[in-house]
Formats: sequence, structure tokens, C-alpha cells
Amino acid sequence: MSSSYFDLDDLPGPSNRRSTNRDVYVSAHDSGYGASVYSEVEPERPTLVSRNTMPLPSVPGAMLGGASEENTQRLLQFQVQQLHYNENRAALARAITTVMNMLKELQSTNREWPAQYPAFSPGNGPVEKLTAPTSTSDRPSHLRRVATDLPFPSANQDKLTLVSPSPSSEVPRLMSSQLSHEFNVLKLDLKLGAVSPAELVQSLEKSAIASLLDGKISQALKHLLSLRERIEDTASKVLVTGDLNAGKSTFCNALLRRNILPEDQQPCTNVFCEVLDAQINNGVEEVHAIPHGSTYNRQDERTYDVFPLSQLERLAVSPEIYMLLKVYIDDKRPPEQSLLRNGVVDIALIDAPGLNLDSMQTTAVFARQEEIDVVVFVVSAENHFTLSAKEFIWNAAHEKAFIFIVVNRFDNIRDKNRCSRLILEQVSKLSPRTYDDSDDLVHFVSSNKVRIPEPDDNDDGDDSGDGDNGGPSNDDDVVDFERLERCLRNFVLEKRAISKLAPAKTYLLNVLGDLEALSSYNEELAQNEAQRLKDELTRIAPIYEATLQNSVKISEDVDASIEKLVTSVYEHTRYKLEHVIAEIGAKTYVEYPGIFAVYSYAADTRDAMLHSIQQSVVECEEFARKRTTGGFNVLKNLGLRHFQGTAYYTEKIFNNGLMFSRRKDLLARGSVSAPIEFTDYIDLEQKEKISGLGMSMTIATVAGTGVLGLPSAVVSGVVNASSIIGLRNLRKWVVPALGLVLLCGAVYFISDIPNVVPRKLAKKLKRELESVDYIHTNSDRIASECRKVLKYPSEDLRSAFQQLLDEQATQKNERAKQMSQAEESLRYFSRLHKDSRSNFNMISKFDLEGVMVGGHVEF
Ligand SMILES: Nc1nc2c(ncn2[C@@H]2O[C@H](COP(=O)(O)OP(=O)(O)OP(=O)(O)O)[C@@H](O)[C@H]2O)c(=O)[nH]1
Repeated sequence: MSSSYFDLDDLPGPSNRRSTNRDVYVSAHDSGYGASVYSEVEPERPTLVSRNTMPLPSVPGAMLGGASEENTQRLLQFQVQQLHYNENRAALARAITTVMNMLKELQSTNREWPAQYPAFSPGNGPVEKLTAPTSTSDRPSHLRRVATDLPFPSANQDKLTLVSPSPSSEVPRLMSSQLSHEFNVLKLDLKLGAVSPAELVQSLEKSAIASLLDGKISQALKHLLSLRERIEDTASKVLVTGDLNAGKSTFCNALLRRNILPEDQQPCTNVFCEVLDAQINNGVEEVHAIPHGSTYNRQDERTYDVFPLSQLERLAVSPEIYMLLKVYIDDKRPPEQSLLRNGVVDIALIDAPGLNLDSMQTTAVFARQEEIDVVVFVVSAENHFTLSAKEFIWNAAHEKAFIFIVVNRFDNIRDKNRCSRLILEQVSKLSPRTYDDSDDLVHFVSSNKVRIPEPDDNDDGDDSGDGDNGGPSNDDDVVDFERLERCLRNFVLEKRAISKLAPAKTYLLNVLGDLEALSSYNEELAQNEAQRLKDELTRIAPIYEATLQNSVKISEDVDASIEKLVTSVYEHTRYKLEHVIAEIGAKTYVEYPGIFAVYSYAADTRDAMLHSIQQSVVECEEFARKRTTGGFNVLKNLGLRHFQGTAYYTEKIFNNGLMFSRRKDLLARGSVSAPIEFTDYIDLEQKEKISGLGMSMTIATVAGTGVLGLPSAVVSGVVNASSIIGLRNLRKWVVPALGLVLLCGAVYFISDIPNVVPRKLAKKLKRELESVDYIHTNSDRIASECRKVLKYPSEDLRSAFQQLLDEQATQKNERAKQMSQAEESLRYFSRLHKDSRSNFNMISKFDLEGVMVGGHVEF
């Protein structure tokens, strides 16, 4: 009988498919089990399977038996099943790609907008739907009133202004045990000593949660990738695992009907042994031992060490060197009996180390199950399920949905009914779906009762009779084991849809369920957050506008008020100086000390005049100082009123004594010196007046009235007499008269010095002061000093407003940015929610077992 075995290593593509029985199946399209048609022209494939074809094995001749009607019916049913399988497989592969894309998108979104976990409260389900995001936003800012009721022209008073951002409001992210049931794939496993996951999650930063989620997504992506590879791989991997000494190796040997795997090992088996059909290895029986860190490639002998089968016992207990043993055996039994050489698919039977051997290997078994299609869990009927067994089945059931359970060593149980009832009860809790199908999936057997023929035994395969492995077997033991074999064969080979595709479907549904839960929660969060930020922006925007207007108004008012104050100081100074300078010639400053101290009289008078002007300047400066102090205080109060207690404004102390401390007055600087000159003693204007009236009259008048003290009538009489007495007589009188006149004049000038000097000096000073524009220069100097001094508090105030405005603008912009992020996040999570729900519904409709009705599954 010729049978075609599918060799993955040698024949990777459909074109390399070997086909036997092709004469028989030439009319059938690629059904998967023998419809791999090698005709000259490749027949057109039906749309149903055209999208994704995979190499399919031939139908074994054994399955056909003869050309009877029964066999034809069976063949047809088989082909239909395979068509359906291919369709589901292709749809699942597409679904895996879609879900992977969804996860990748979530991963990148999660890095920008960290997704959040729902907050749960034990016993009540979700209690707090978050209304605010965590770290990206703040509570509504605290508002503070500021008043601007100044003596300055008032700005809008009582405007509201934002003062400072409040600390961010952390939203609880409690994840209780209930939540851990809600999430499957994306569940965050948090264990840290005695701290509960709930406490741990609550204490974690949002970014930490996001990075944990990121790790979970990466794991899920890796898992999906291996799932996709697995469903596209025609071979099936069967992992035989279970507790230490449960009889796994004995069970595998019983299945193989050969004592291949070392039993009853001391120390126990602790290297994975993968048993494969030797046909894959060119029919050679041997062990390929793969060292740690090596990637197995059968074609490349450098990736493994070759040993004869007899070395297996030694190798199986050498975990320090080898991580996996590939055991190729030549099962000569007919395909309908052989599990390895079944003619349908390549099977790898993996004997795993006992679960509770040590934690390292238990972890390795857990990890291995990702790439496994069927998990056969061997449990000792005497010990029932240990804790590690329960944990393993619990986890495996989540993904695989169905676990094939072998309750071994049943021969040692007296009360078999009670034992099976108790074990089934446990199964119902650990894997309800396995329990529902327990007739086919849970078997109570005694593996050591299966007769294993000796190598030279020409037994025809009849297993009945004494078990060579253990004690005497009875019919029941053999019947039970044969039934187990049929069910396992059926599960692995004919129900590949379940054994191979169901894990992918279950995992996809778990991922999509998690995505739906996560996205729906985050959608609501983003919705609330977007709304909250919108409300806050609506509240903040007018406050910012008001602050802006307020600050502009206050700034203008402050400037205007300062200018007003400066102008008033200028005018006051000008008025005072004009007045004092106008008056300087009008009063006596020093007593006239007499003709012999005439110079010092002039100098003292000048100094006194200058002093009086300077005194007036000092008074004006004092006035300006007072006004400036008042203005400073007003500005300071304005600052305190708006910004007391904030970082924007610091109260300053004004030392008004420093104003005008450096004498910048022109007089003080000696710019007006008014040196004493001879002419300061003579009033030339007075002399001109005398010349105008006639010298004689003047002399006479002066002499008579000013010097001699004679009445003017007497002087007139003398003049009249001169005209009567004639010129000759006059000559006799002239010289003495002139002398008298000169004498009188000298006396007059000398006696007028006390009057002339102040007058002349006053005039002179005025002229000098005028030439340097003394009044304006001084008024301007004093006023400018006021402006300069008031500039500091006004700048402080302006700067405080500017800082406030800047901060408000930053807050406003941040909120706007956060809002656009929240809206983007809302759009994303809404889409993710919708997609995960619709994909979930779509995938849950995949009927892996049933026969398709009305078309193909579309994804
Ligand atoms: N009575 C009885 N003994 C069995 C049965 N199956 C296995 N044994 C015995 O149980 C012991 C352990 O069997 P193994 O097959 O080595 O068990 P294992 O689970 O592979 O052990 P490790 O891989 O080392 O954990 C051996 O002495 C077997 O003979 C059974 O069905 N009935």
C-alpha cells in the first residue's frame, strides 16, 4: 500500500506535494486529504479556497479501504470537511492579521496617549468611570479676583484671572480581582511580595501601566504570529504533559506501541522529547539532540548532535546540555493504527518534563504550549490534580478551549466510580468546555497495561492479552485505551478544525474581548476628557481675554498716572523757581557792612541769592519726593492687591532718601557762578538817566537832593543866579562847582552801592540762569527723576501681569492641545471599539466543526 506523507522540511510548497491515490481523486479539487492533484494543467480552484492554499496531505489508502459505497461516502464527507477547514483556516489567518494590526495600532497609540485600565471596586463591578484623565491634565484652575481700584484712572475692576495651575488630579486605577477575570490576554500580571495587584496598580504611575500594557501587547503580537504560523502549518504538535510521575512516558510509549521514551527515570525525564515519524528523516531512526541556543535545522547537522535511540535514556536526563531531543522512529504499523504515520498529517508527540519538577522546567512547559495544537494532560488517578496541574489547565483552557485529559494509573484505584466522579468535577471547574465533551476528551486508563510487542515479536498488532509494561491486563483496560486512541486520533486528525483552529479562534476572541473592554472604557474616558477640556477652555478663554484687557488698561492707566504726576511735579517746580528767581533782587539778603567791605557785601549777597534759589530747589525736590513716594505706594498696593502670595510679584521697599542724592542742580554743579565785577557796584542805567536830564541839572539835583540834602528850590535858585551874574563871574564859580559836583557824584555812587549791588547781581544772575534755561532744566530734572523712580514699580506690575498672561496662555494652549489629543483618542478608541466588536461577532460565527452552508466565511 502506498501512502503519501507530507514532509515539511523537504517539500515546503504545494508544487512539491507528493500524491498517491491521485488516480482515485483526480476529480476532486484540493480537499486537503488526498486531493492534491497533479495533472498537467492545474485545475481551477473554487473561490472558496482560492485565497490561501496550503500544502495538503493525501488521503491514505487505508481510509479508503476498497471502492465500496461506504468508503466513497466517507471520502466525500472527508473532502467537504477539509474544504471547510481550509476556508476557516484562511479566514482565521486573515483575522489574525487584522487583529495584529489592531494591536500594533493600539501599541503606538498607547505610547502617545496611554490607555487606562478601568477602576473596579470589589463586589460592585466598575464603580468609577473616570471623568478626568490622569497626568495629562489638571483640575480646573483656581480663580482669583483682582481689583484695580487705584487713584489712577481705574481699569476694569474685579476681573477674574487665573492664578496658578493646580496639581494634576490622579484618577484611581484600581484593578481588582474581578478585573483580572475581565481581561484575558491583556491582563496585567502584577505580583510583588505581599502587595496585592489592586494596590500595586493603584500605586503605579499611568506611564508604568502603559508600559506594562505595551509589554502585554508585544506578547500578544508574538503569540498571534506563532498562531498564524501554526494554523498554516500542516503538521500537528501534541504536547503530553502532566504531573511528575503521572505516567507520561509510559502513555507515549503505549501510544507508539514501543518502549521508546525512558520510563520510571531517576532522576526524572527533564528534557523535552519530540517524537516524529522517521519518514521525515529519510526513514532513519535516531535522536537529534539540540543544544541550548541552537536553532534546529534537520538539513544542517551543525545545529544538533546525532545519537542512536539507545542513548535516549541518558539524554533525557541531561538538561544542562540539550534543550530538546528530536526522536525519529519508524512506526511500521498501518496508518489507521499509527498516530505518527497516520497518512493525514505529520504529528509530533512531545513528552514534556513533569510539571512540578522544578520551576524552570514548569515555566518551559508553559512557554511551549504556545506552539502546541493539542495538549494531552496526563494526571495520576491516585493524586488527582496538583496545584501546578490546575494552574496549567486553567491557563491552557483559556486558549485551547479543549484539553485532552488522560487519567492514568486507573488500575490502582479501587473505587473507580468515585474517582472518576471527583476528577470530572474538577475538570468541570478547570475547563468547562472539556467537561462538556468529556466522553471524548477525558479518559481513565492504565497505560502500563497496554501490550508493547518486543522488537522481534511478530505480533500482528493485537493488543489484547497481558500488558508487557505492567501487570496482567484485562479486556477493560485494553478497550479503554483503544477508545482513548480513537478519540485522540479523531481529535488530532479528523477534528483538526477544533484541535488546530479552535485555539486560534479562542485566542482571537479573547484578544478582541479585551480590546473591546479596554477601548469602550477608554472611549468613555476620552469622551469625558474631551468634554471636560472643552468646558475648561470655554471657562478659561474669557478669563484670559479679561486679564489681557485688564493688563492693557492697567498698564495704560499706570503710564498716564505717572505722566500726570510727573507733569504736576514739573509745573510745581517751575512755578516755585520762577517765583524765587523773580524775587531775588527785591529784598535785602545781607547787611551793608560799609564801603570798606563792599566786595564781601557783593559776594555775600550773590551767595545768599544763589542759596535762596537752591533752597527753593531743595523744597521742590522734597515735594517731588513726597509725590513719588505716594505714587510708588499706590503702585505697590496695586501689585499686592493683584498678586500678593504669588510668584509673579515681590514686594519692594522704596528708600526715597536716595532720590536726588547726587546734586545735579546747575547751581550745585557751579554752572552758575556769577563772579563779582566792578560794574556790579555801579548802576549804569541810573547814570544814563542823569545824562538825559542835563549834566548840570543832574549834578545840581543830585548834589542838592541826593548828596547835599539841599532843597531843589535852592538848586534852581543857584542856576538862575548864574544866568544873572554872567559868564565871567561864572568862571570863578565853575571849578569849585564842578569839584563839588564830582564830590557829590562820588558820594552818591558810594552811598547807592547797598542798593545797586543786589539789583545788579539779581539782574546778572537772572541773565545767567536764563542763559542756561535754569528753570526748565531743573524742573525737568526733578520731574524726570520722579518718572525714573516710578518706572520700577510700574515695570514690576507690568511684568507680573505679563507672567500671569503667559501662564494663562500656556494653560489655554495646553488645554487646547490636550483637547485635540482627547478628540483624536476618542476617534481612535471609538473605532477600535466598533472594530473589535464587529470582528468579535464575525469570528464567533466561525463554525469550525459544522459544514458550511451557503457560501464562505468572509473576514
Ligand atoms: N500502576 C500503574 N503504573 C503506571 C502506569 N503508568 C505508568 N506507571 C508507572 O509510573 C511510573 C512513572 O512512569 P513514567 O512514565 O516514567 O512517568 P512520567 O510522568 O513520564 O515521569 P516523569 O516524566 O519523570 O515525570 C513508572 O514506574 C510506571 O511504570 C499505570 O497506568 N498504572
